Amino acid sequence: MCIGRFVFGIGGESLAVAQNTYAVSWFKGKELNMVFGLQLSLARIGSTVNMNAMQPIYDSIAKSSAFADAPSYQVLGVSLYIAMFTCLFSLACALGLAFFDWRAKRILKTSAATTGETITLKDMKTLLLSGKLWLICGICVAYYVTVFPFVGIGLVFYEMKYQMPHATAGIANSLVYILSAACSPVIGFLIDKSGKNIFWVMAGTLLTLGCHALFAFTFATPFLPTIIMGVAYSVLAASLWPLVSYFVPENQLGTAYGIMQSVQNAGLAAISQLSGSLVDNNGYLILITFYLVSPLTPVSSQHPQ
Ligand SMILES: NCCCC[C@H](NC(=O)[C@@H](N)CC(=O)O)C(=O)O
Repeated sequence: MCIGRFVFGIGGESLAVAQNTYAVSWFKGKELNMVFGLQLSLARIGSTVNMNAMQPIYDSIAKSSAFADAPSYQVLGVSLYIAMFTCLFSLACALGLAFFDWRAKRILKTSAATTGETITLKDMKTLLLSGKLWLICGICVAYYVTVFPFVGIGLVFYEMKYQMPHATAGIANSLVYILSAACSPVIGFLIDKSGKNIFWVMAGTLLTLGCHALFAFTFATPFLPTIIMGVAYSVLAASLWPLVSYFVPENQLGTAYGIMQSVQNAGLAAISQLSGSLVDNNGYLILITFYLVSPLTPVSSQHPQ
């Protein structure tokens, strides 16, 4: 299982790096934030479908006559085979993308998704010494560790703190991603119109901070902070990722996005472990207070554009 998850991680995140680099190469100067918003929206539709569809798929296979006496690991295996079809769909889309890229290259007589230059060791050194890149990585990791692990443990949090029934807690927990799926393209469009990415990154961070404060210190309806968090997360993601393209030359974008995602994932791996242990040993109040402190790091490292 660990090998499978390792391969899955390499595949998924490499795909995300390529996707970001393509988006910048094709759309820089033309509604780039909206394009990132659209990507985000589709990714979050995928997360929401995954969160809500896998259990019913598993249950219906377990109940089917063909698997009536099958052990649970076999039912799980068949469920995962069904999920694999979405990966095949992704592969088909990647082939379609490769075709369009090749066609554009032929028609425009250029190297379509790149400048044609490749990264050199000197570029690599400059990139690694870039304070701006590390600041963006810092913002990214400090922000994302307050959202993804929160959604990861959200179901139990809503059930325990707000005494919600399982189904209602599931809906509440999906809301962050559902809202992000619905509003990210519009938010991306608005960011394009205003052109103030750093302002929006700060706004997204501060709003999320407010949501965690409401979760930690009040018993007011959790739907309000959850909805605000869905919007705030969309604001941050649609403004933060395109920011890299404003100061990293095109031939170094893939490397820059690779570094950003490595830092993000290292933080997420560590904080997911820590979240579990904080909940088990200290309870939800301490965990949410920890989330409350984390986004202060991105806020204090930003200044308006
Ligand atoms: N590709 C759209 C912008 C990235 C959004 C961001 N992505 C990640 O966190 C990546 N580690 C995984 C991915 O790009 O799917 C997100 O908020 O999902």
